[in-house]
Amino acid sequence: MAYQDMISTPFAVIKKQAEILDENDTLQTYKRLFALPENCVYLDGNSLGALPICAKQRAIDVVEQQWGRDLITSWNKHQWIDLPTKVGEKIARLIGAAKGQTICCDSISVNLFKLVCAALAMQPGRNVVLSQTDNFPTDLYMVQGIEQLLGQQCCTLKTVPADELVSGLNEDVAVLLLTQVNYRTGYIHDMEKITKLAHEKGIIVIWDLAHSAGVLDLKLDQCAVDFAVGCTYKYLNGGPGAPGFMYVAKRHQPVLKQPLSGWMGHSNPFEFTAEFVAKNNVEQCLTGTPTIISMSILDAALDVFDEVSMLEVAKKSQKLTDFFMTGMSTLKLDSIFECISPQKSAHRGSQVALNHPYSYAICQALIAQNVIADFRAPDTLRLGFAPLYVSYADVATALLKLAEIVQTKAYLRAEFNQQSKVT
Ligand SMILES: Cc1ncc(COP(=O)(O)O)c(C=O)c1O
Ligand SMILES: Nc1c(O)cccc1C(=O)C[C@H](N)C(=O)O
Repeated sequence: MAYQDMISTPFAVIKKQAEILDENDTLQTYKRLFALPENCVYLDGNSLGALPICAKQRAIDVVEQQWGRDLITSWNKHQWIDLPTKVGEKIARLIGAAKGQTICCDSISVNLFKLVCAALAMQPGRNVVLSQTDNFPTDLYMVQGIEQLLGQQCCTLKTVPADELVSGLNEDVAVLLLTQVNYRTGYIHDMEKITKLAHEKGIIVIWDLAHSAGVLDLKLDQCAVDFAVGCTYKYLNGGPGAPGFMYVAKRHQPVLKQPLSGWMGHSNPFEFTAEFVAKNNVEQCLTGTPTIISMSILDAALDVFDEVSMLEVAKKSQKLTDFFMTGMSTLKLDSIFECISPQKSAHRGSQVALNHPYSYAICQALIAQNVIADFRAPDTLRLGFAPLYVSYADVATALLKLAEIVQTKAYLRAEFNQQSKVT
């Protein structure tokens, strides 16, 4: 029997299930707020979020009206100067942080530099920054840079596999630097439990929320988190290169000393004095002039979340990935790929990662069919499920296309095997 005939019945069942799930989806109306291309199944919001329509309108306004017409008066007239704080507070609501602890600025890499240095300075007698071997590389690279700058007696990076993190918490460790959701597998660390265990050993914890913010129901204050960083171009839909954010718990703000002491972190930047005096709040984490155009776009993009319950978003994320994984098994795709994402939805971020020797080419073949996913070397196909604009029907389409590509071996075609620069 032809494969198409073999899967037509199970696929019809999956399609019907998707219809029912979409009808009952409390977030289904949000898809309309995004300018997605027609017939495109976008499963890469874990790398670059889709474009909210209101963000597009704001981009035009900030360029044509604010910059074009009002020129430099916009710093006051359109409150450009307040954007890092205003946007930071919008993000705060989504990560479970009370006011005055979150600021929008720079990138994760730069913000990590500030916070790792500041945390090390708060831990005299300790020099180890403990992290996970398979953390996103930039987090490790930044600590390696600090190690070079300060010398190993002040900063020594130690990396261990995930299952050795807890036993690695000891009195030498100054800082535990962890990404809550693993960028490759999607495994979620228990933020509350790990933060508590680290605190029991006097360790400061810095969480990277790149794959958590805008998709998990985060409770930073409740988990007594010390510091966190995150990006806004993934699930927060701020656009390519959108600025990152930093969270500094209130209790640490009086003693925090971050090394990138630029004028925007000065207590009175427009007095232009020669000596640096830091602001006494989270704004001390600012360094230079905010990236007004992208921060304005982000400001608008965050309005999409105004009425959204993060609990609902997190629940849909689990249901989407569950539906995908069940569909994989119904279509017998689970024997073709090795799924490296956790089987239990509670441990899984909003993505599914599949290993296959031809995953790069399979990813390209999917993209050619308008199902956008990504590839992580050496052999991982990653599919991200952003709950605000991915429907269950999208998941069903992705499953069907994946099944077809694998069965017809379309991925062997030369055009799908030419590596590109950004994957
Ligand atoms: C976990 C994690 N940290 C950091 C980054 C990147 O940081 P930056 O904003 O500095 O590019 C990414 C992805 O780009 C990531 O997945
Ligand atoms: N930030 C990115 C970029 O500037 C170009 C391409 C991809 C990205 C990413 O965000 C990668 C992403 N953090 C990942 O999890 O792989």
